[in-house]
Amino acid sequence: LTRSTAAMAGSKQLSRFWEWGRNIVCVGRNYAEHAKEMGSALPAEPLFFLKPSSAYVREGSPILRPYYCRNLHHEVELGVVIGRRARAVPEAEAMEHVAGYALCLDMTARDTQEECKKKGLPWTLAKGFASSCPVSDFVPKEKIPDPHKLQIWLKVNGKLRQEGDTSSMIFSIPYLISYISHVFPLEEGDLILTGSPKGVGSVEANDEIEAGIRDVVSMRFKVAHEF
Ligand SMILES: O=C([O-])CC(=O)C(=O)O
Ligand SMILES: [Mg+2]
Repeated sequence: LTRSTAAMAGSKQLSRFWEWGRNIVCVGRNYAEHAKEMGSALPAEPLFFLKPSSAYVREGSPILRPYYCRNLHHEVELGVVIGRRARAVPEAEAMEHVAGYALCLDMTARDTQEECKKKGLPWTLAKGFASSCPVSDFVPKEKIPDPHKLQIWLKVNGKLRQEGDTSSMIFSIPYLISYISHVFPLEEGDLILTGSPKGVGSVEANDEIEAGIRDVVSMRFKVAHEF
């Protein structure tokens, strides 16, 4: 599939900003209660890691548990889509580089992540596997006047597991964009996952995950095993 046909498959509404094949930058420990449930200290500066662009998955395709994982976790996160290249931008100008938002899942092989933490290894196996980044339709920024006033939620088989308010982020969206853009340029179409609120937990094959930004967008995914 070319990038554009892949993007059209399974997508209802696409903007030119919303294509597969862009960088996925994930922020971790950005909600105090999630850091606490993981037994992690609060970060003094943003913690971030990358997923490969081939980790994207859209509604209609399953989330696959990788073969080495015995404990696949959901993390629901607000995604920020970059609309204009950002290189070393000040916080005050950061929002001018945003095109819009998406609801995202930071699917995590939690057992693998625990092993990586113990051994001091990178999190790529735990966070960057195929289908580890389910994404909703693109939401243009005009539809979200204040991204720090959103409720994000996630249900598994109809049961509420996560509910968080983006006002509880430790580092704000402009701070994150500015911070990351001083490390490497953010480019049009890049996606920043802003971290998970509390309530992360396991999913099994055949579970159905439904998640949304209240009153804005929602999405559904089935979980399957990779053999
Ligand atoms: O694995 C973790 O707990 C770090 C992370 O991605 C998050 O806080 O969203
Ligand atoms: Mg996360």
